[in-house]
Amino acid sequence: SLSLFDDFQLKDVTMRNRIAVSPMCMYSSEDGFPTDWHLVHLGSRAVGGAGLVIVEATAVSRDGRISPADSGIYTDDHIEPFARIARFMQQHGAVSGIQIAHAGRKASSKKSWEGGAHIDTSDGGWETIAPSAIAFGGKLDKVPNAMTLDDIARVKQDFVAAAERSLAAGFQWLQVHFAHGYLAHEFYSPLSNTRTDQYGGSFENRIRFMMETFEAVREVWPQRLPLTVRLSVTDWVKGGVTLEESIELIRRLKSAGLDMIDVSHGMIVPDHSNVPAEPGFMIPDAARIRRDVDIATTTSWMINSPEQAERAIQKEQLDMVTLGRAMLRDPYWPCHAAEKLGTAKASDLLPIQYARAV
Ligand SMILES: NC(=O)C1=CN(Cc2ccccc2)CCC1
Repeated sequence: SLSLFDDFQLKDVTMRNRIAVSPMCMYSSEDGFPTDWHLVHLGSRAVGGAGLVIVEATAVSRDGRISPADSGIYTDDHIEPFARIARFMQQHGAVSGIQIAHAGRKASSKKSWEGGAHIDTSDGGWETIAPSAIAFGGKLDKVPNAMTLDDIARVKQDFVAAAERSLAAGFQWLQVHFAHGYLAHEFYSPLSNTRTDQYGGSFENRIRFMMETFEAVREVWPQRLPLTVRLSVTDWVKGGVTLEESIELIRRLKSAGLDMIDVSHGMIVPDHSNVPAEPGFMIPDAARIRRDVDIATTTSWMINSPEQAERAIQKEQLDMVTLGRAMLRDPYWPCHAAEKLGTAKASDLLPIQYARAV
């Protein structure tokens, strides 16, 4: 049976194991530019043995950033700083990935450790856009401007340009952010989208922005490289998106050329007290999607132990595990997992400079 430390090939890209570092916001950029922090943060997780390292949610436009400190790839000047990071990760055996994103009505907010509230336009914040003029709520109470058809066309083009820049920077793996209550999810969910034009109302209309954006990105992203999507498959709320709807959406994305789905959830409303919070709680839904749609599948959320990860791969619930906080705590998680499971050698994962260490 499959194992965590088996190779994983998707299109022309082969990962040395089935362990990915989740895209995690660092809120450490100035005008979108990655810094030494990003080189060390991401580089060390490539050195630590991950099969794939995905750069955090990187904004497709200045106003699409969650916070003023978000990374961005909205100008050609961003390409080389990211290229340096992609090169380093690949030189140390990891596949280099990047997630491109637009924050929608959650944009113009403070860093998470500064409370995450909206920033007033008088305080360096900016006007936000979304499918409808409905605020997220809580401390993100800014009412966004409902997008015109011109706005929609511009943002789709911003995603295409961001994909082209990601390719130019040398990334091998692209993830489009359709989850976590950001712009694309705001079109998908009836809780945030009350439009009466062709982008709102019916399921077809609510997925239109995602389908058009995905198809446009697929056009410019080479067929030989993996193109993936992170999707909130359920809103956990009555009247929100459901797993059944999401399975149909993923089927259509697969027909449009989706190579892998990264199954996430929620964040379209401020309250998540009803969300189950036990280890690996998204794995069963991910396994159902993998089977029903027959598509390469990964998920994250409270996957912490090597045994738990190994079991999800062996039972063919997932093709790859995506680790977030576990990787923040331990960049060498893959090496430590190899030692604990005994199914791979840390010395095969570590760079030659560290070979004498194990
Ligand atoms: N860009 C994203 O998708 C983000 C997801 N977050 C939710 C989250 C917070 C903590 C733990 C897991 C997920 C945090 C803010 C940025």
